[in-house]
Amino acid sequence: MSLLAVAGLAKSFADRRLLAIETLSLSAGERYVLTGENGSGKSTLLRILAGIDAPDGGSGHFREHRFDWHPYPDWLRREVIYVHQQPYLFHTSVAENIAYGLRARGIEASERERLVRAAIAWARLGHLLRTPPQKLSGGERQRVALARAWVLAPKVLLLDEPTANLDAESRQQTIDLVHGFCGPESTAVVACHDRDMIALANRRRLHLVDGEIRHDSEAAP
Ligand SMILES: Nc1ncnc2c1ncn2[C@@H]1O[C@H](COP(=O)(O)OP(=O)(O)OP(=O)(O)O)[C@@H](O)[C@H]1O
Repeated sequence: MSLLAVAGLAKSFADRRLLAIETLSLSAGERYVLTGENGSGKSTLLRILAGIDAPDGGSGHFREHRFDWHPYPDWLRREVIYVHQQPYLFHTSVAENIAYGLRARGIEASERERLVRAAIAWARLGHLLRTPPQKLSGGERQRVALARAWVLAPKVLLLDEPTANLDAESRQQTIDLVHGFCGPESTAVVACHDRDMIALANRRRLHLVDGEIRHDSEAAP
């Protein structure tokens, strides 16, 4: 079943056409890797799908609900979450960072605490609760960002190169978390150059070339 689908998605910067995607459909229960050379537009595409940037043209459907980007609907922001390659963490605490989105959604305190505890356990962050967020390593920051997204149970998770610049152990921890993120009702797209991530079982390949998406078998090795 198509969860998020876009059609006629175009984006140019100055006179350079970056994206010209006829159709792209992300299905519930499927996971995707988004590949493409440096500068091919992977981040731009994810940011557009999450409503952080607007395309020059295009329309979308989330399930049967049509939307466009003028403005990107608030209800869709609850369903689609983008995690930056170098996530910004507030200078509060690990738990407060994870709770941030729940607080913004008006989740009451006891439920918030329950969900934050679950997210901390899921991302194995228990030993870092007293560490100031600005002192965390790159891999730990990425795990806090993943926990912050996981706790909101998005239907569409968009991850921008989550393993870039991580050492081998942090990379593996991140890959394991990403692997376990999605259920049958949701989907995830991971932009990456990481061969291990690309090779993960049950992941469909989307490859950006000349602004267009090539699927699985059409994608370069
Ligand atoms: N706001 C902007 N203004 C002008 N050019 C931009 C803007 N944002 C992105 N670009 C350009 O669009 C191109 C695609 O950038 P993008 O970050 O989406 O690529 P990418 O595939 O994610 O690259 P990488 O693999 O290196 O992270 C780049 O050439 C970039 O310089």
